Amino acid sequence: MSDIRICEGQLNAAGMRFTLVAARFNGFIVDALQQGAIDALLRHGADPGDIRVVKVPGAFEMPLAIKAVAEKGDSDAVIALGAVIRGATPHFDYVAGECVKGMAQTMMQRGIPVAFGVLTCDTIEQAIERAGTKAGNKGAEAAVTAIEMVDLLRRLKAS
Ligand SMILES: Nc1c(NC[C@H](O)[C@H](O)[C@H](O)CO)[nH]c(=O)[nH]c1=O
Ligand SMILES: CC(=O)[C@@H](O)COP(=O)(O)O
Repeated sequence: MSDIRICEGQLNAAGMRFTLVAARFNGFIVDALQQGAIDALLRHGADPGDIRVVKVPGAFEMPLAIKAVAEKGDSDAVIALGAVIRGATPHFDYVAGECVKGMAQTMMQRGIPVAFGVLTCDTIEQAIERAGTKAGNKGAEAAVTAIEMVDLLRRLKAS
């Protein structure tokens, strides 16, 4: 047992640079996710000067902005914040599908952690529950994930 080495990320965000890419669509939900994410980063030791917020129109536009941030190379992680809420047509599937596909591609191609704080809900009530009420705040969860992944990648690189 003592030979087993465990490598896992710690949750100290000091010295890490973050970009939040946040959608304006369903802004009343996304603003709450953004507040949760920033609060989590600060409470884990991030410097406010190391946090940037990039606003985009909707979830469909997030992958392009995230790719641009990754290419710029001045962030250790991206935290994607949005809310896609199902309507009456298949539109939801196209917007949510392209959103997650695009950001996953950038994460894998550029090797930068992209935390998925994008709600994909059937109803507005489900979104409210996940934006700082009874089901927590998915923006805060995404921020903590980003911290852990930045630290993990650093440790893997150093090992
Ligand atoms: N319906 C939702 C959208 N739709 C807008 C698209 O994301 C996009 O901005 C538009 O089609 C122009 O290209 N966006 C969300 O973030 N959430 C939705 O529920
Ligand atoms: C997720 C969406 O794009 C949604 O707002 C679209 O609603 P609808 O399908 O009623 O046009």
